[in-house]
Amino acid sequence: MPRFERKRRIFKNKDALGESYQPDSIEERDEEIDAYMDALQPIVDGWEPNNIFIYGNTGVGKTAVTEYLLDVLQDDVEAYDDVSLSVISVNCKTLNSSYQVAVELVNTLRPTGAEISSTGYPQQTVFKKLYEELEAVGGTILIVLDEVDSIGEKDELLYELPRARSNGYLDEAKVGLIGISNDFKFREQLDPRVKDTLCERELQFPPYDATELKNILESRAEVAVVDEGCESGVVSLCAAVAARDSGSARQALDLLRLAGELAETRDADTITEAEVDDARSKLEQERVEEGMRELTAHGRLALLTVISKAAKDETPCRASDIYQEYTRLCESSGMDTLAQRSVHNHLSDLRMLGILSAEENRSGSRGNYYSYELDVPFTSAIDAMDDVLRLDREIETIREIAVMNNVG
Ligand SMILES: Nc1ncnc2c1ncn2[C@@H]1O[C@H](COP(=O)(O)OP(=O)(O)OP(=O)(O)O)[C@@H](O)[C@H]1O
Repeated sequence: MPRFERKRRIFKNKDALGESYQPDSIEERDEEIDAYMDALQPIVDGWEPNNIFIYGNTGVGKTAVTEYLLDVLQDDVEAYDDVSLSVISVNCKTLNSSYQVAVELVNTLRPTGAEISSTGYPQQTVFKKLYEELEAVGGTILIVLDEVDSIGEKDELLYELPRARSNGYLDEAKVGLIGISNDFKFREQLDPRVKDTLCERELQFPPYDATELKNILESRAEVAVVDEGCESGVVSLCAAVAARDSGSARQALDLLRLAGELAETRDADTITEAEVDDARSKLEQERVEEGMRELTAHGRLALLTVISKAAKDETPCRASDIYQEYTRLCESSGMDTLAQRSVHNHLSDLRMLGILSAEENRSGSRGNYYSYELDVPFTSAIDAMDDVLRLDREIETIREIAVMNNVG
């Protein structure tokens, strides 16, 4: 019978590369930390807290810096008897309105068994219950709303909560909101009155460059990977790949973790650049597959068409040429064709998903047009197609053409 055996040749603490790990130190964010501390200073001084809005792309440390600083703040205010600070954090990802966020806050504050149901009350009743709970806690209360953009247009809570004290709903409690978002449009679309209050202090977190990511990864690898567990160049490569693509520390950490797992499966003692390359292809393929799950059958066919063009070394290519190829593929797979305009819309969607890139060409009298090409490696794209399309013969032909043209 097969038996389990502990390996641990590569990792000494793999969890340190995971999402739930809270690092002891934050690298490369000194300026943002200074500005954040400045925005939090009134709490230490015993005044009403500012409302703070943090925004920036995914994986740039918004949550990590917030958690880190709020821990430090909670420790430091203990020195002042007249400050009692409570922090309530809620991730709004699955909460799509002020009502749902308010219910979640009430239930976070109430003891188990005393929660309220998530439907059936008028909104103002839930807000009232929230004020009661906040009053019962008293003192300074910071409410962190991560992924606050999920609240959508029903954002009354973001308007009402910061005004609850001046409107006489709160007396004992001084509430400050910290909203975190990676959706730049959300901030622009906010009602001006909400924007004025929620964005009282705004902090933008820019993407990391390769040097910054290298430092973040190095200090994390010290905790996560055994000594000599990474060949030289591995950390720099993970950092460079993530910097070029997204500037996200999460992407860099995911890459290192997956590379380590691949090395472990191969019974190796060190992670090499080869594992990083393989991990990168695998993550890219996952991204394409994830994007493709959202697509309709015709969306997938539109993508297969661009893949077919890429195999012939004919990308970037114009939407009109893609359409011709698309009709050919539809015929051979027995599907009805969509109008050119609809296929164009599918190409735009694929671009939004980061699977295609487009370049605008200016052609004088004939107007401007876009040329499309794959924005992910050819192999990742066609491998993902294998899993979701039942066009085995076509896909096989495209693979053969790609080999002939040295594409891939
Ligand atoms: N400056 C940093 N120093 C150390 N670790 C960091 C730093 N920035 C990010 N990380 C790590 O990178 C990962 C992603 O960071 P975080 O969750 O804070 O990103 P985010 O900006 O909140 O992203 P999202 O918008 O997707 O929630 C976490 O594991 C975090 O610990």
